[in-house]
Amino acid sequence: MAKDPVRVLVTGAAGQIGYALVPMIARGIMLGADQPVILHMLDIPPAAEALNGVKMELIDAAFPLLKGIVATTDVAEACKDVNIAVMVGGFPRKEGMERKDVMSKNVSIYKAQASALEANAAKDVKVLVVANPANTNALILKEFAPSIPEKNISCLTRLDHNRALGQIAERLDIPVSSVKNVIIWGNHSSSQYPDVYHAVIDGDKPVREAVADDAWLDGEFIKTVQQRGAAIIKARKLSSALSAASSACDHIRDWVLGTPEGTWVSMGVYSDGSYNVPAGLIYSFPVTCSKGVWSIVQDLPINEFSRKKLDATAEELVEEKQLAYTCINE
Ligand SMILES: NC(=O)C1=CN([C@@H]2O[C@H](COP(=O)(O)OP(=O)(O)OC[C@H]3O[C@@H](n4cnc5c(N)ncnc54)[C@H](O)[C@@H]3O)[C@@H](O)[C@H]2O)C=CC1
Ligand SMILES: O=C([O-])CC(=O)C(=O)O
Repeated sequence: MAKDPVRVLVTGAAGQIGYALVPMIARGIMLGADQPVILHMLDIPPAAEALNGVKMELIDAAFPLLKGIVATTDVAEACKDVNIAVMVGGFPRKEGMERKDVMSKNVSIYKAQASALEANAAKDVKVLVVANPANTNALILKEFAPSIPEKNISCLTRLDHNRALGQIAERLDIPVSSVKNVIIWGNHSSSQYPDVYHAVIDGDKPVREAVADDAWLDGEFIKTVQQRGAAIIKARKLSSALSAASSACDHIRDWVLGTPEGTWVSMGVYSDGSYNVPAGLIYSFPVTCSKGVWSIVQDLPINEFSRKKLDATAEELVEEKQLAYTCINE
């Protein structure tokens, strides 16, 4: 029997990530090739015409799984009964900016949209925040939508996770599918810690052994992943879009349909104090997912090198949280 359609909201749908993401969702890349979807697309009034153009193209592409389109500039209408919300709407950073430089513009959007989701979305809506500063926007959304369970609010660090897999695969000249269990700890910012101490290739060979170059792994590799967003902006004069859209699909797909046996992924989720990360932050952890629920992978040994890096990125998130509240109260 055909499945009932799932309603998926994409905010900022007329923007560049939106333009890459909505066809992926309509093709079944996010939720599976047998899962019909109804796309809800939100943008702001100045982008209404462009949003309508995206809607026209979705119609023209005749996606068999796409059972309906809501394209609107009304946030309440956009959020109505949605089961999944991918929050991309906001202002991207430009060359020379840090992600927190877009804080003042974006946190106020996330406060307002929290209320709209709380009032209109399905009670078990799963939320993924993509817009930067992603962790702090997600935290603000959580705080201003208290009836949405905290387990249902997350932010995107899967792009960083995929970037780390990609760098290891390039270095070893192996397919990216042979590498797994890297970890992105902390903030989706240049303070994030891409950790390969537990990563393996071909099922069980430690990445550290395969790479056999600790100086590279502890230096250039970490820096490359931390700075990859800036490198893309420098090259394209625009921030990452196709890789962000694809990683957002990976994030939701694994969350809803489950992670493969023996594999974890990185998600920005509400800290419960695991690994001595302060509770009350949205922090990227290694997680496994089953039946629509994520769980933080527990008891991985953390050495002194890693501990310092986990703490430094947590400190930045504490500062961002304070800054976000200053912006909101101004
Ligand atoms: N977490 C991650 O890994 C990544 C996050 N990003 C972030 O994603 C966000 C979107 O990036 P792009 O699509 O490249 O930007 P973009 O500027 O091309 O598109 C953003 C869209 O959001 C819309 N928008 C602005 N305010 C809105 C509001 N209040 N409600 C609904 N829509 C609104 C804009 O009109 C625009 O169409 C940026 O904040 C960017 O920094 C980008 C890449 C990766
Ligand atoms: O760097 C940016 O501003 C966009 C982004 O978050 C990324 O590509 O990781």
